[in-house]
Parts: sequence; C-alpha cells; structure tokens
Amino acid sequence: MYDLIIVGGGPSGASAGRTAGKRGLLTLLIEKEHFPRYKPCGGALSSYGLSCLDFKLPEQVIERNISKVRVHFRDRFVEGVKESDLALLISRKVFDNFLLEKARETGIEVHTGEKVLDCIEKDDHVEVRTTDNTYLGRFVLIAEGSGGTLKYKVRLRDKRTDYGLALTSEIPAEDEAIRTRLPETIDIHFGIAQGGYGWIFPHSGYYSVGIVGTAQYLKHPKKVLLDFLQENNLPGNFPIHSHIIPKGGIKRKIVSSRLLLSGDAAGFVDAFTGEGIAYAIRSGQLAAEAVANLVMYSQKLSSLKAYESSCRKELGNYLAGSLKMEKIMHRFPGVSFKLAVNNSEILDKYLDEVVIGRNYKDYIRWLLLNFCLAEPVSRIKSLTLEGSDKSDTRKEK
Ligand SMILES: NC(=O)C1=CN([C@@H]2O[C@H](COP(=O)(O)OP(=O)(O)OC[C@H]3O[C@@H](n4cnc5c(N)ncnc54)[C@H](OP(=O)(O)O)[C@@H]3O)[C@@H](O)[C@H]2O)C=CC1
Ligand SMILES: CC(C)=CCC/C(C)=C/CC/C(C)=C/CC/C(C)=C/COP(=O)(O)OP(=O)(O)O
Repeated sequence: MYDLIIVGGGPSGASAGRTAGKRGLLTLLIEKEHFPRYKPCGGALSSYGLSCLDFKLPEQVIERNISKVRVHFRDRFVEGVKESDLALLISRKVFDNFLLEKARETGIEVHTGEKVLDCIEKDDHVEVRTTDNTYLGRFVLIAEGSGGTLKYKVRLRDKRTDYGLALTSEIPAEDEAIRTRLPETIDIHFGIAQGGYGWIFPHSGYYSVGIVGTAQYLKHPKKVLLDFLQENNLPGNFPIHSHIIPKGGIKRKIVSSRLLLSGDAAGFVDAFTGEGIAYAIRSGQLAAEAVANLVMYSQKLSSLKAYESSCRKELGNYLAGSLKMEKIMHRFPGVSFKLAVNNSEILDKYLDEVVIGRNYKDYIRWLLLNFCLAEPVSRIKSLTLEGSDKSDTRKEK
C-alpha cells in the first residue's frame, strides 16, 4: 500500500510529489496526460511563486522576465515598474514537465497517460481506480486542477458567482516585435470583461492573450476575446481554449478523512488577478507535509486537519484579501479603474504591497483611507478620461 497517491501532475501534484519523495513517503503520482503536454494558460509565475520552489529554474524554462505592468482602462493606461522581477513568463508545457521531473528525481513512482476514475474511502485506506489498474493508498491528494469531478468527494460544487471563466489564445509573432511592443512588460486591460480583465503576455515566439471574467456575467466570452484581439491588432484565427478558475477566499472544505485537495481543486486562486500557480505549488507542498507528519509520527487521522490550518495560516488571509479587492474594484469598475489610471500610486503600491509583499490587508486599508473615504464619490466620478468622456457617463451596473 502506498502512503500517498497523488491525482494530477500539474504544479500542485508535482510539488506535492517532490515534498512527499523528500520526506520518504512511498508515493504514486498518476497523471492522465503524457508529459510534456500543452496547457492553455497566461503562464505568469510571480516572484512569490518562484520563491516557493526549492530549486533554481533553468534559463531554458524562463521565457521572459517581467519588471513592468501596464494597466489600461478605456483610452488611458498607467505603468508600474520595479527594479526586481515581478514575475517570469513560462510555457506550461515546459514548466510543468520540469516540475514533474523534479518530483520524479526524489524517487517517487509516476504514471502518465493514466486517468483516475474514482477514489473510494475505506476505514484504513483509499481505493484508487484508474483506466489501467486499482491501487491502495493510505491517503490521496486530489490535485486534478479546476476540471474533473473527483474534488466533489470532498467539497461542494461552486456557485456561478464563485468562479471565473477564462478564454485564451496564443498568437505567434517575431520575438523582436514582441520585445518592442512589450519590453519586460505585461499588459492588463480592465473594463472589457465584467468582473475581470483582458491580458497580453509577451512569451517567447508568441503572445498569450486572454480574457477572464466572473462566469455569471460573461455571456459571450468568445466574442469578448475576439473583440479584444481586434482592438489590439492581433489576429483572431488561432485556436481558443477555455477553462474555469475558482475564486479564492471562499470557504471550501479541503480535507475529508483520507482525501485532501490542493491547487485549483481546492480553490486556491487569487480572486482579483487569477494567479494560481504559486498557490498550487505551495498548497501541494503543505498537503504532502501534513501527510508525512501523520505517517511518520503515527498521529491520529484528525491531525490531517493540520493541513487545513496551515493553508489558512499561509494562504487564507491573502486569498480572503484578494476576494475583497475583487469586490471593491469590480463593484464600481468605472469609478475604481478610472481612479487607478489617474493615480499611478495605486498601481505602484499594489506592486509593492501585494505582488511583492503579499499583503492585501494593508493595501486595501491604504486604498480605502486614501481614496474611498478621503475622496467623495462625486469627486471620483467627476474625474475625466481624455477621449472617453462619453462612455464614462454610463451608469455603473
Ligand atoms: N485547469 C485548467 O484548465 C487551467 C489551469 N491553470 C492554472 O494551473 C494552475 C493550477 O495547478 P494545479 O492545481 O496543479 O492544476 P492543473 O490543472 O495545472 O493540473 C492538474 C493535472 O491533473 C490532470 N488530471 C485531471 N483529472 C485527472 C484524473 N482524473 N486523473 C489523472 N490526472 C488528472 C490534469 O489534466 P488536464 O489538464 O487534461 O485536465 C492536469 O494535468 C493554476 O495556476 C491555474 O490557474 C491555467 C490554465 C488552465
Ligand atoms: C491595482 C490595479 C489597478 C491593478 C493591478 C493589475 C494587475 C492584475 C497586476 C498583476 C501584477 C502581477 C505581475 C502579477 C503576477 C501574477 C499574475 C499575472 C498572475 C496571472 O497569471 P496567469 O494568468 O498565468 O494565471 P495562473 O497563475 O496560471 O493561474
């Protein structure tokens, strides 16, 4: 019998696998695809996400270093630049494969091209049925991402208000043109998808372009993406992929007696930016640590709850803050993003406090004190945007 069976070999499953291997757990990781496999994704790894890894990322995995963020709203934009890297751009095909190799090198067993069909909890083990076989594990970590239905063995399905919908397309382009258009810069466009944004990320040999918005409001996502591409002089004839993104900060159950959830399956995604890779990595590591402590020190089954509390302690405040930020900014998007593009301090402080410092709480307090409470709403609304006065008079929804 395995100590731990991991379902999924994405950033969360692979990170859990590496930690489990290093802690000496007899571990089996099962992934339904053969790696390297294509994965549609913006492909941004924040400096925080990078700091969660216990190894250096080789140069060939890093496509671009990002030190600048350009935020657009209607006809205006504001830029925030930092001396250190805010994020790296990676291609998920290469990055995920590398992470899985780092898990494999710790001696764990990895099966690819095998899909887990069911996990049945028994008193003293879990039976894992796959397309090829049946395995027994003392514990099972479900790191299946946002797709799949195994996670509902532990938690309830999300309501339509509690997840976002993302559509992405990869647009091939010459590297020189990409570097000139977006030098070390990611482009974020608010006001194009309700409850979300559009992005243009300058990868190596292609742009990752996408839109994300709250599922409930995004009625014609394909049209929103095609319009966005057209407005930015990018072709709309490349494949479009969609996926769902759970909003973090919402209370979800992540442990049952012998099953654990991590990464997107657990809902660990920044509700404002959609950033998920970092929390997928960290929660995978925490889950494997919790199982290792239980197995190694023969603790009681209830001590698996330690995983829940370590997630709450490390990620809980941050993700709750991301949900608050999402609500503040998207409740009155016209007012809030107009304010943001008119005051570069709002983005600058966001990059320092949130992206680098990982502290939404102090940032939101600063934002409310300096802008919402100090500025009467009438004054905020009277701010004009060059060339977009007409659209600004639209009523907030
Ligand atoms: N879920 C998505 O479609 C997308 C997720 N992301 C980002 O990925 C990160 C999340 O990482 P993580 O939580 O590791 O999730 P991931 O989706 O990256 O990884 C989960 C892996 O498990 C595989 N899988 C799913 N079901 C099974 C099954 N029954 N048996 C075996 N393997 C299975 C998935 O295949 P498969 O990919 O074929 O489902 C995938 O390779 C976040 O940053 C998120 O925002 C970004 C873009 C798309
Ligand atoms: C405060 C205001 C007005 C704007 C903030 C603008 C935003 C969203 C800035 C992002 C800053 C930044 C560099 C974040 C790094 C992390 C990012 C971009 C994560 C999203 O990446 P992704 O689409 O690849 O998502 P994933 O992690 O794969 O789920």
